Amino acid sequence: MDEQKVLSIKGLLDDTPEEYLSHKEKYENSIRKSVLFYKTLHSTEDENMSVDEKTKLNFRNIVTSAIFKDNSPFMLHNSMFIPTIMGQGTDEQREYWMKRAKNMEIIGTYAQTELGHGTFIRGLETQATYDPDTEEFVLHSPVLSSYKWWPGGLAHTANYCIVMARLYIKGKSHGIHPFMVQIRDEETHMPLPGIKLGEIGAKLGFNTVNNGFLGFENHRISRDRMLMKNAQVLKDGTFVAGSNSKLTYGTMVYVRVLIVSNMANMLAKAVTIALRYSAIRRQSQPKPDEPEPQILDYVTQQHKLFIAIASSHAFYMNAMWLWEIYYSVSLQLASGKLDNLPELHALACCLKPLSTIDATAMIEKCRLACGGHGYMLSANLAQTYGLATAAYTYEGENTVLLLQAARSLVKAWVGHVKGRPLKGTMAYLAGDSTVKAWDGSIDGIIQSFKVVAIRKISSVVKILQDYEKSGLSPEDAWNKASVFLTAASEAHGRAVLLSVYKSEMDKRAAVLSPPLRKVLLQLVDLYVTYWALEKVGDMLLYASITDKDVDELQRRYIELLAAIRPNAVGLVDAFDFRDEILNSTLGAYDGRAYERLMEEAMKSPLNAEPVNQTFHKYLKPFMRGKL
Ligand SMILES: CCCCCCCCCCCCCCCCCCCCCCC/C=C/C(=O)SCCNC(=O)CCNC(=O)[C@H](O)C(C)(C)COP(=O)(O)OP(=O)(O)OC[C@H]1O[C@@H](n2cnc3c(N)ncnc32)[C@H](O)[C@@H]1OP(=O)(O)O
Ligand SMILES: Cc1cc2nc3c(=O)[nH]c(=O)nc-3n(C[C@H](O)[C@H](O)[C@H](O)COP(=O)(O)OP(=O)(O)OC[C@H]3O[C@@H](n4cnc5c(N)ncnc54)[C@H](O)[C@@H]3O)c2cc1C
Repeated sequence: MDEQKVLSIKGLLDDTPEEYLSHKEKYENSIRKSVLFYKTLHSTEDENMSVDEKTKLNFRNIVTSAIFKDNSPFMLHNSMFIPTIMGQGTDEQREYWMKRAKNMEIIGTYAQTELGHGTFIRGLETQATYDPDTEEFVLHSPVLSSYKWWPGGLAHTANYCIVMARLYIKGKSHGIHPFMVQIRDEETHMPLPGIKLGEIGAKLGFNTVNNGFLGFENHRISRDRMLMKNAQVLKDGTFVAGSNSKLTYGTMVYVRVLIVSNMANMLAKAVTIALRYSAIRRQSQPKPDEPEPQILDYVTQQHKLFIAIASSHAFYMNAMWLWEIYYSVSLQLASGKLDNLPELHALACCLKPLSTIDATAMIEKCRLACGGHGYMLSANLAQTYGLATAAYTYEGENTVLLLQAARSLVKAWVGHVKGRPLKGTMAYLAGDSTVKAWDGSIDGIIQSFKVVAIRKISSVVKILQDYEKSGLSPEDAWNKASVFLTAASEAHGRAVLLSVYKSEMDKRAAVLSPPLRKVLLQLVDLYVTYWALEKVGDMLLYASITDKDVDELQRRYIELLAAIRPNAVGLVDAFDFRDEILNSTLGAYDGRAYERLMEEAMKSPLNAEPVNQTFHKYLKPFMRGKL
């Protein structure tokens, strides 16, 4: 991606900081920038692209989308509307709609969530009733809770959307299916008859994504608007079910994988800002006869920040590994082979939650590590947090996804106990779960995390079985044990994150120069040691760690912080974010944070005049006792 070319577009970068625009102006400015930006960077994801090219494109989209502090109203067009056409459309539908979507002749979004339902897809209430007489579907929102609510770009930007609606034929429900629906006139952009559209209001973040609501009043669409790759409705109303009803959930799996890469990127941005600021900020005087040190030399500051560098690397390595699995399973699905879909779903249900939980917490820690200036919107840390924390919720709320992963883990464990072979990323569950003595090597610690996962999964299965033996229904037993089901999923996800990071780095180590290999493997060591200390309770319980071992781990951790310190600034510079993309007074490459803070302060509309008009209107009479 030629960032220089993109960033040189006149008007792309904001003269007036977005913070001082109205809600409406922020949206209008973001549309202006998105159009400018798309014209230059009009790129398409071609089916023949290699995995690497596709992943780069995703990264390119992510990086380029970073230029919008609060993201673009086009975001859903690229990240869900197009992927749904690709994944759910017949060849003919793909041919027609992909051309229009890629050329931006139409702008789309993905409308699944409703006011009353987000998590529970099978509870969605928007109706698509087939009328065989006219060969049309009648879309209807029967109650307020059935209004689509949240889709990005839906309010004023998109003129088409994928609507996930409950299909009815002759009064019988056939589940949730995707429908291509035009919602606005292509010339006037007015909402079409029987369609109510609007914006859902100001949010913690994403305030330029134009999240909207959509209600239908018996709105008719032709039969060919149902995306029919996975299930069909024939002209006479015959329903032809797909091989697996969950294939309609395919776009969500794609985005969950995309989110893992996006968390790598978001965290890299935040730690670049915080670490560069920590290199120029001097504060306090621990040694009376020496100048104030860089705050980066405080070990507590290193503890706050270095794990964020390592975590961004870990998420990136896991994301690249997961993309390979995603594309491989997608090819298998295309030939009707479904066996590896459950594992992909379970992996995405672990790595999306863990990457968003960790990234959200670490981005906030980056903000806090910058003291007062981290609290400035011009630092762009609060907005980065707002974007990251949204991913905790969207594309599958984290608790719900961890419980989905637990379903797969419980099934795998019960099968294993009955003698069924385990495969893929769950094969380790068949391993030895007793740790005779603590092994503090990187591989030894990773093995301990696998033992923790085995022990947590096996113990929560025992709890489930005991509840059911006591007479509880499976559903009640599941709910009762759900806190420890999510803990078991987290333990599995942690073991995957650690082992994939290590193995992917080992694969790459051979081609790295010795100095670079040394630094990157120090990050792996830091990541593994950090999490062993974070999860020391689990290590004590399941991995035979002793207090002496913990003492050694703590000393190793401190030494690793010291070893990484000389390369810390180089490591964030290597993320290679241009100042315009960091968009931060604290993180600019030249380190002129104070000057930039002042420059941005002077852009405040309040600084246009020395005395604000409220002095004479309110303050002066008030202070003179005249109010
Ligand atoms: C080129 C440059 C252009 C520049 C243009 C200008 C600007 C730049 C803009 C560019 C941006 C590009 C990208 C930016 C990157 C940002 C990162 C991405 C951001 C994307 C934003 C997204 C915004 C948000 C969107 C949404 O939130 S969409 C809605 C999401 N909703 C959900 O996820 C709902 C969650 N709920 C569920 O998934 C389901 O309800 C459930 C799984 C929880 C339960 O389902 P269900 O009830 O049906 O199932 P059961 O529990 O009964 O049974 C479960 C069994 O089913 C299997 N299962 C479940 N799900 C799946 C699945 N998905 N796949 C396979 N199998 C599945 C389970 O395994 C169970 O099986 P079992 O019975 O055998 O155990
Ligand atoms: C910034 C943002 C952008 C979004 N963009 C889109 C979009 O473009 N298109 C779209 O369709 N949607 C979008 N969404 C909606 C998003 O997909 C939903 O918010 C998400 O799926 C969560 O569903 P919910 O809001 O109904 O939360 P709920 O499911 O109501 O969650 C509330 C609480 O209930 C708990 N809970 C729910 N079910 C269970 C269960 N079975 N077991 C245990 N606990 C449970 C959850 O863990 C959570 O703590 C967006 C949301 C956000 C925040």
